[in-house]
Amino acid sequence: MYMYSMIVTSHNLSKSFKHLKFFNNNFRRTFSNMSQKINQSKTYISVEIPEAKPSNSKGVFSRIFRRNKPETKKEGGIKKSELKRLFSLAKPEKWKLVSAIGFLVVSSTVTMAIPFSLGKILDIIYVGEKDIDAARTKLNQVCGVLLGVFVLGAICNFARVYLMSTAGYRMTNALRRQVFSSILKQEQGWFDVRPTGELVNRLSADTQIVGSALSQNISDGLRSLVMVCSGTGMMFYMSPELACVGLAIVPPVAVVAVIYGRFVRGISRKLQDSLADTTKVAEERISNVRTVKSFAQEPKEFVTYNTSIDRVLQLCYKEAKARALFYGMVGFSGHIIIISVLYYGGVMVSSNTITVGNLSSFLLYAAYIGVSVGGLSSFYSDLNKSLGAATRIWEIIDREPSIPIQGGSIPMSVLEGHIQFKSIEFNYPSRTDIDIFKNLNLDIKPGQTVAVVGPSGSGKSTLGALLLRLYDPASGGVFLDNHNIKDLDPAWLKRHIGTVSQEPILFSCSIKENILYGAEEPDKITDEDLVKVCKEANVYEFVQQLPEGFDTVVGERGVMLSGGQKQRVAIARALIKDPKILLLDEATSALDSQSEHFVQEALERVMKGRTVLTIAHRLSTIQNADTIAVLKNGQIVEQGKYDELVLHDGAFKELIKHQTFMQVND
Ligand SMILES: Nc1ncnc2c1ncn2[C@@H]1O[C@H](COP(=O)(O)OP(=O)(O)OP(=O)(O)O)[C@@H](O)[C@H]1O
Repeated sequence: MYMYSMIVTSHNLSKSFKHLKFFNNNFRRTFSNMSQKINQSKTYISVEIPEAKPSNSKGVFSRIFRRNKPETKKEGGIKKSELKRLFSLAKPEKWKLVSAIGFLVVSSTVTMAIPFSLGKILDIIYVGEKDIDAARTKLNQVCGVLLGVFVLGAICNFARVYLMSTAGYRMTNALRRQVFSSILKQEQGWFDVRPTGELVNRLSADTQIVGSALSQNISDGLRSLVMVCSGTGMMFYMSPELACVGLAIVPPVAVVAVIYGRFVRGISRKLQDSLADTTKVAEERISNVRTVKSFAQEPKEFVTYNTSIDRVLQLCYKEAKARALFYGMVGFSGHIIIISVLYYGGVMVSSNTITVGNLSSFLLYAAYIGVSVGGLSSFYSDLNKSLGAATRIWEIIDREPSIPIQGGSIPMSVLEGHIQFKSIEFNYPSRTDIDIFKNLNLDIKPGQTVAVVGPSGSGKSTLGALLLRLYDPASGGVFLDNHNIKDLDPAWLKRHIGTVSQEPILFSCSIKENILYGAEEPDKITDEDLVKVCKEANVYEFVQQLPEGFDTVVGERGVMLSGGQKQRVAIARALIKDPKILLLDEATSALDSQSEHFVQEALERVMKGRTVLTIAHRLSTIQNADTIAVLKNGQIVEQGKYDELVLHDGAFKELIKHQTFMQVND
């Protein structure tokens, strides 16, 4: 028995899967089951490998697992490298931040001048009882200077807050851009195991926390730091003896602040995870509200959401308890400072070792320090909170997709459209225990229409997903004009494949914008091109009847159009790029017979001169196809023309006989 361990994240897990091809199915299944549980968060796991394993597995495992060695850092502590990385996010805004810090130093200095000036004024008033005129002149001078200093302080405060806030917003924006582009870069398999709500939460809430930590919180923290340092300096300058008495409580408070900061970081991560779950629940229900309503499940969904936000609330209670305890303690410590200064200072005034004015200044400094220590600890806890959020963001930003969105070569100037699936073995990254294809081979000649049929769940749509390179096969390859599509630029590949699926998703914009979404260079599409494509796709006629024509907004996911209309807009969207290859994934199966007629008519027109892979349910499509390929048990088991296949006692005939297949086809 061999034992390996690592911190598992969904990222290194998917890498690890790649190395697991040669393990037996039982082991892969165990590993996959674990993955279901751990894909949401970092988890430490140990894996036991039976001795009856392929001889080279130990080496591979050592490689995977060594690469993912558990970090030795204590949970909750701040790592220098993390802090460095967090602050590096502020680099693009460094000049704004440096200026803001300059203004902060001036405005804090002004604030810290108040107690000292107040002491001086008090001493002038006190002396003024003996020499009123001299005292009044002095008083006027001091107050005049102070007024000027306060105006300067106000201006600096304005500049500090403005610069820090705008820098914070810009950093949040930049971070959101980075996270969004990293999300979009990921391959389809990554999205399969990540709820949209969780990603939206990272994009909106986590980036916001990090952005404000780097601006507002740092600004407040620095201000508190400047005030604590200068206040302490002034206290020691005025009376070192009294300063020692007043500040005796600060070290234990600092220790508690560190413990509290660690706690906050831990709880903040849990809180953000729970919030992400809540967003996921809400997002899924709201985006599928039609289904919720059709099944009258509003009360149940309300309960589901309530349960989810109650979990968040429980964590908030925990955090609130710790926060209340901490702030209560900080407030109490501040008061202890004041009372000890007042008591000991009072004794010193009575023995004439300090003036009344100096004691007053001292008391104010003590009060400022008390408040600023509170500010510093809240800065520390916010910093911990933002590190929790930043870690979640970095998980996304650092992830290299296994399938790039662009790059690779474009070897042919003219694309023939010859598609070959060669010895394909495939299973979905999220369900590695189920083999979808086992040594699948299919050859689609240029200009041919090939219909793929097979029982539900046999992998017909998966074949289309492999052609679009949404997933890579575990072994074997998809070839286009004899080039493995892995070597081709994915963006170029997708430009040459027009896709129409069973439930086309349109965006919430106008019909014209939806159609142009498929174009490589939308600006170069003329109105004539648009009309031509729309006529071919049977879109033109119904668009003419809409009051706003092509500018009609279709609503979210195209909800304002009928199924057949959406389908035809999707055909126009696929056609606008004039693709050499068409991928029709059960494009007419969800339509009634009249809509089907319009869509089918459009499809037949646009299939001419193109290589077509159609995932078929309708007999009409199958009958016209050049070849029908029957998919069964992960392989193409039969291939031929409709008339040949029906005569032969094989899988196709069996399919036709099969009740469900007949229902779908009729
Ligand atoms: N993203 C995914 N992650 C994991 N498993 C998946 C995913 N998509 C499909 N599957 C599984 O892969 C198998 C093949 O699915 P596919 O959609 O290709 O079948 P199909 O033949 O097109 O089915 P149907 O005719 O019902 O549309 C099914 O068992 C399905 O559950």
